Amino acid sequence: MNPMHRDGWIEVICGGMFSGKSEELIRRIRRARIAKQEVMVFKPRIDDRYRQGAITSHNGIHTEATAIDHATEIMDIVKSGIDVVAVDEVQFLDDSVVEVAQHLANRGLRVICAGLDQDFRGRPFGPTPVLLAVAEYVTKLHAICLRCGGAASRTQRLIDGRAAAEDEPIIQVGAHEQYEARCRHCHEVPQRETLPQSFSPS
Ligand SMILES: Nc1ncnc2c1ncn2[C@@H]1O[C@H](COP(=O)(O)OP(=O)(O)O)[C@@H](O)[C@H]1O
Ligand SMILES: Cc1cn([C@H]2C[C@H](O)[C@@H](COP(=O)(O)O)O2)c(=O)[nH]c1=O
Ligand SMILES: [Zn+2]
Repeated sequence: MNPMHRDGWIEVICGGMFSGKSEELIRRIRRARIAKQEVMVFKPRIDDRYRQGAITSHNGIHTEATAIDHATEIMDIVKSGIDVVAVDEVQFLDDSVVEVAQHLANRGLRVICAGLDQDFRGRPFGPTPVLLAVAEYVTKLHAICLRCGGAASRTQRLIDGRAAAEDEPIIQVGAHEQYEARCRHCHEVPQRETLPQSFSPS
């Protein structure tokens, strides 16, 4: 190894829902373990779609993970001897995940974060955009737009099959029953007043 080369960096895997972020994260975890590296995997407890103790992709592949409420818990749990820290659904964590990732990378660990870069409105989501700025390596994945078959960079939220209004809460855990992959051109975010009257919640 080049004596000038030092370990420790941040990788971010981002994109819309169904773009393959969890699959890619699980692939990198598996390869790190094949290389006999010690890997710890975390996910926010709020994501209760599948098993609490695992990250699971939309096509069912999974790996064990520790559920956390706050990013600082990672610092308490990661002891010496760990080579790689992986975090899925990073958009749900508090902003301190940026400092945690920076600290671990400065200590020589490989930190891999996967998460949504945009919310259902197409706006930057949680700490992901800042992680993208400080990361050494960024992978942006695309799903298939369910309207036109193009490259989907966004996530459409649907309520009773119709586009959700922009003032809906940002956090809403769910999968294909509430969300679908869309490209920029097919993605819709109606203002509340442009929705039919019957669709506004009473
Ligand atoms: N519109 C879509 N485009 C691409 N893959 C999709 C789509 N809908 C469902 N999938 C499935 O989702 C899988 C990716 O799931 P996952 O890794 O959990 O994505 P993400 O973590 O980005 O939401 C794909 O391999 C495919 O089987
Ligand atoms: C767009 C959007 C998504 N969510 C939620 C829905 C899912 O529980 C996760 C994303 O999971 P995935 O592994 O990327 O498929 O985030 C949300 O709360 N708010 C949103 O705007
Ligand atoms: Zn489209």
